[in-house]
Amino acid sequence: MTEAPPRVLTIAGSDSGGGAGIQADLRTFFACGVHGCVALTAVTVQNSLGVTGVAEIPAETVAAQILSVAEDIGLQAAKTGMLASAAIIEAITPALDRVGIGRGGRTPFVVDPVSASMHGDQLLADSALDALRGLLFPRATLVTPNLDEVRLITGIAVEDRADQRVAAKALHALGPEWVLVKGGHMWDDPECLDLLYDGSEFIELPGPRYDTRHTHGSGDTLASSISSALAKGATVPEAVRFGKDFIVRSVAAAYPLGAGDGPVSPLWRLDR
Ligand SMILES: Nc1ncnc2c1ncn2[C@@H]1O[C@H](COP(=O)(O)OP(=O)(O)OP(=O)(O)O)[C@@H](O)[C@H]1O
Ligand SMILES: Cc1ncc(COP(=O)(O)O)c(N)n1
Repeated sequence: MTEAPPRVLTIAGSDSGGGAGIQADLRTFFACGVHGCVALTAVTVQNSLGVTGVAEIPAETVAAQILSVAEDIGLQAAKTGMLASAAIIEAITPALDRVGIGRGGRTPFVVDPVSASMHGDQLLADSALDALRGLLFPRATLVTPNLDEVRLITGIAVEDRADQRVAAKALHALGPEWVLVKGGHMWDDPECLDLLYDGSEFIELPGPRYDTRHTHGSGDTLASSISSALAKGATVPEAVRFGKDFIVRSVAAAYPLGAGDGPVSPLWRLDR
């Protein structure tokens, strides 16, 4: 009999178009050789043009999914994506603590504070920001905001690499062990520079900026590949370097889909 691979949980929403959300997470887990489990938070009605509807899963059902898989299957890492509401964040927090996910527990916890789709459709209620900051950030091994999320969470508008460092310090003060300020939305920068910070040292992760509109799901794919590496025992800097290489190759393999923005492709890894 073969031994089970490491297990990674995504706590996130479904994208009916298959480009982002749990669909991107599961493709990435598959490509990275880990077994993916899901605590579904919401069903979005979504295609390459945007989101036209959202149905939330009851908060207690989200928490129950976490307990169910953690207590039976066992988890080596967990990540969040779309969390939709304060009620869901408040319900999952005691479940995370009970099964040892996050700081103080055994299981590394990556918080991707998804607030909107790439088209600007809201995926997290404004009223959930306090719960995100106060309940999830202090439990996170790593938080991975994009620049819009940085502005929502800290009020800092990042325009250049100096601002990116100021924002990393402000985010770290909210309690996560590590912060990754993603640079994909620093549109004037010829590179996509992501910045990792642990409260003492800045680690720059430079990467190319491909001239493409097909980047749907890039944030989810990055956080899922980092989580997969953490589940296999990598340190945070090792996992983030792995994730950066993984996302660059996934953007390079992105394809058009529908009339709008196509998805990045984590499955580049299986073409070898
Ligand atoms: N055009 C691009 N070429 C190469 N890498 C990119 C590009 N756009 C984004 N990236 C990388 O993809 C990752 C996600 O970046 P971004 O800052 O866009 O986050 P995001 O907004 O959460 O992603 P998305 O909303 O598209 O899912 C980062 O590592 C970033 O550097
Ligand atoms: C269910 C779900 N989760 C996450 C995203 C963010 O992805 P993107 O910013 O690429 O639209 C999304 N659009 N939908």
